[in-house]
Amino acid sequence: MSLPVLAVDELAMSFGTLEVFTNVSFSVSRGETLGLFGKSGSGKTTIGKCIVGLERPTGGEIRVQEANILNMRKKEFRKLRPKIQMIFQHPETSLDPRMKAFENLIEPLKLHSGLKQDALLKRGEELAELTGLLPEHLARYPIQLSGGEIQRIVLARIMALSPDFIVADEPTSMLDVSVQAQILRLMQKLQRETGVSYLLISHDLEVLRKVCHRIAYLDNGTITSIENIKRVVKI
Ligand SMILES: Nc1ncnc2c1ncn2[C@@H]1O[C@H](COP(=O)(O)OP(=O)(O)OP(=O)(O)O)[C@@H](O)[C@H]1O
Repeated sequence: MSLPVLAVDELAMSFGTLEVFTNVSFSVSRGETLGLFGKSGSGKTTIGKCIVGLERPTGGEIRVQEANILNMRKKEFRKLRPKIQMIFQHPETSLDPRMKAFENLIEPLKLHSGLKQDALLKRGEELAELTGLLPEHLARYPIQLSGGEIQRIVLARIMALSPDFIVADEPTSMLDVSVQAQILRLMQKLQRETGVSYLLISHDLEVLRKVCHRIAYLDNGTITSIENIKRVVKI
């Protein structure tokens, strides 16, 4: 594996008197999936939120391309932010319920790409194809889509930004087993095609052991061990 795309060093987080974690360190290489496993309340989501700037940790460093993002000026972080994305357990919260799926899909391109209308629509169609979305899905509102279809829209929106790193927080835990496999397969395909890295947060050790290159175990406020997985299964 090459140089880390992201390294977390001695990260600490407290909410008032609640010390959630005190010393969390790991790194993730390009094209790698690192699993993050820990019991409920151990701070997995909070670590993800710290990485994408939704929470400010109380200590430690988060380095992207050798720069500590916690020391960056707002403008500098804003420039980097599209490259570091997060998907959530309830993906529908990332979509605008008043916009049809295709409009939701191209919204980040409108904001960040500077593409003209024709090129924007073409890129949107490419992303829909890449993520296995059909024209009939694209014409629906989020409420008219299944959980798996919504997760595909969310992945397409994120891929529009050509991210280097995605925190995937329980991305399949709300889905049926067969749909779960489809989304994990899609995530693997996107990784093969783009080299994107994932921090995959899950309660499901069986899933993590199938798709992760390594698994970090979070317990008692620290990473207690990192397991190397010998053979990653192509889902
Ligand atoms: N903004 C906040 N303010 C106060 N406490 C918080 C906040 N966010 C999280 N916590 C607390 O921090 C702890 C860790 O929460 P977090 O959601 O990171 O855990 P988790 O490991 O992801 O849990 P789960 O697996 O159940 O999703 C919990 O006790 C939670 O209640």
